[in-house]
Amino acid sequence: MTTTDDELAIEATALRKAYGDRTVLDGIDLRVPAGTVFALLGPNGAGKTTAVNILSTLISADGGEARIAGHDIRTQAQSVRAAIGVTGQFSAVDGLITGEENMLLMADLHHLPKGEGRRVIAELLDRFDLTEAAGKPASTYSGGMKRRLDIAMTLVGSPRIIFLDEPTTGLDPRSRHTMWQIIRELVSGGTTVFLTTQYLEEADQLADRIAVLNDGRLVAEGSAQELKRLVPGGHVRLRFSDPVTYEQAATELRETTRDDEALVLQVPSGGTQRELRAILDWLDAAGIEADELSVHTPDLDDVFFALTGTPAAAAASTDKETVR
Ligand SMILES: Nc1ncnc2c1ncn2[C@@H]1O[C@H](COP(=O)(O)OP(=O)(O)OP(=O)(O)O)[C@@H](O)[C@H]1O
Repeated sequence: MTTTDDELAIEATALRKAYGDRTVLDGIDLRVPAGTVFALLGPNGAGKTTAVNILSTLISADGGEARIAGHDIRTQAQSVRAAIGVTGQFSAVDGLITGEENMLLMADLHHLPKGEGRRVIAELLDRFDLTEAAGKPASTYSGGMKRRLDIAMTLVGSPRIIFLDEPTTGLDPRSRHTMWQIIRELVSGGTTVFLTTQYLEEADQLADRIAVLNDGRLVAEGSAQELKRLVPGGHVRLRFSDPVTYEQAATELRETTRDDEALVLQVPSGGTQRELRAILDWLDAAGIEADELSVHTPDLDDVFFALTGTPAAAAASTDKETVR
């Protein structure tokens, strides 16, 4: 095994899964370096949960291979389970008992000695701002508190790799931001995070790499920046206040879109450093100074639409918590 392979937390090749006639995963390859955040982005029913369930050994694949923390999901499922934590759409939180009792159950499950269990639990409750609520039944918690408790429970076992299946679906914007902060802290502590989401902004905010899943296939993979470059529409916008300079720039610059009223020129550009420099060099050489220069890259919504044919807003608004 090469050094690079050692650093992969998750590695999957040609994963396949079908339910009857319906192919849910149609040959998925994934490589997630340790200590990074990977987002599997896709609309409802794309197969995200199925991928998480296979990688976390909850269900078996029909074909393909995967290694988690170097362990084979088929032949070394126990070792895989020992290395991972999973927070799914259906929370492990028991509403009838208190937050602290839920945590104690996890400590027992992981065979933590009593003293150590109590110490770890107190620390996690504090970290997730749940100390005050710890003695109350979990059923009285808000949605955000339940998610935080769910993640805290997952962390009792100190997993190196965490699967978060739609961690912020149904949360209000404030709780969503808290969850993002929690995820960032996990990663800065060295944990690898594999998350699924329908929210482009979430993937954009958190993920080092994003894979777009549609109809069981990965239709694109890369950093948010790389994905944004896949769709046309990026441009550099130059605004002038002097009509003469504007006219000079418009005549000399090729392929620009003009807005004669606003004295604005749009130059098509992927927004890379090289392309930007070329435009700046050209402006300098021609002795032209724009009053305002801004770079516009298409956002992930554009990418999502271009790749899946599903408007992101439509995909995200089918909030499963309200559907079910
Ligand atoms: N046990 C099952 N039996 C039959 N079909 C299933 C089963 N589990 C999932 N499916 C189907 O597989 C497809 C993918 O489901 P999956 O839950 O993986 O998608 P998802 O991307 O997580 O979507 P969502 O955001 O709605 O959860 C769906 O069409 C679903 O109905």
